[in-house]
Amino acid sequence: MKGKIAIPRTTIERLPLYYRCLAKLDKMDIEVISSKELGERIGVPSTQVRKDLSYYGEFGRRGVGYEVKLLLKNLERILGLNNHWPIVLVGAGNLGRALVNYEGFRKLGLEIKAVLDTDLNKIGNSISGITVQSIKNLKEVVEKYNIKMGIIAVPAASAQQVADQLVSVGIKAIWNFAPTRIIVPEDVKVKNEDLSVGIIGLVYHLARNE
Ligand SMILES: NC(=O)c1ccc[n+]([C@@H]2O[C@H](COP(=O)([O-])OP(=O)(O)OC[C@H]3O[C@@H](n4cnc5c(N)ncnc54)[C@H](O)[C@@H]3O)[C@@H](O)[C@H]2O)c1
Repeated sequence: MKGKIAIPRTTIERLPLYYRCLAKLDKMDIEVISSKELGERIGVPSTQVRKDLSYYGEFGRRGVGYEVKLLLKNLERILGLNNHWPIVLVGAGNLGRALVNYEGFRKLGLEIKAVLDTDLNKIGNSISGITVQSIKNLKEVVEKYNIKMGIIAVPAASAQQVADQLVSVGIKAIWNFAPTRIIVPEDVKVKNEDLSVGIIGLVYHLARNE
């Protein structure tokens, strides 16, 4: 990666799209892809593909394109997917259970190591082999598994409190599913997953076309 060049946020946001697309091509035994074709698959012009990838190195060959396996490996490294990332999930409700049951995370090196809740009726229950523990064990599990990432799957009213607890034990990345903004220190990255915002965008589209 080039030293001090600021990489645009939009480029960083496209990296997972390139990654997913290349993983698919690799599965189909496609060995080489041009920037034009890659761009078409993720919906950007070939010039943008070349620009995006050039921030991280010289991966393509002029007139040939990109070697799928090689670029995939590099993107895996750039995205940190070649590492193992243990995760703590807070909130063993409907969404929490669905996330624990989702197999796709493992393929990305992500593993939910602990599920925590405050509800005594849920503590001790098992979800896909993981025993729900009390939120009181947060510090202990984070230290035990060296966890840096947390998922918030609690109601909005509890989200800030849970975020504060996660931050206090050294969590640096939070995936927040509660439909509310949470405030964290600058060195903590938050990704808000607000499904209702997504669907409102679709409804707006329908309403405008009526
Ligand atoms: N269910 C969905 O499909 C869905 C989709 C998108 C977003 N969400 C959001 O995700 C969150 C969870 O939704 P859900 O449907 O799983 O709710 P839920 O009520 O089924 O589960 C929430 C869980 O959080 C626990 N909890 C509450 N306060 C806590 C605290 N301070 N510490 C630890 N645990 C605590 C509760 O005991 C409960 O087990 C909500 O904010 C919801 O708006 C849900």
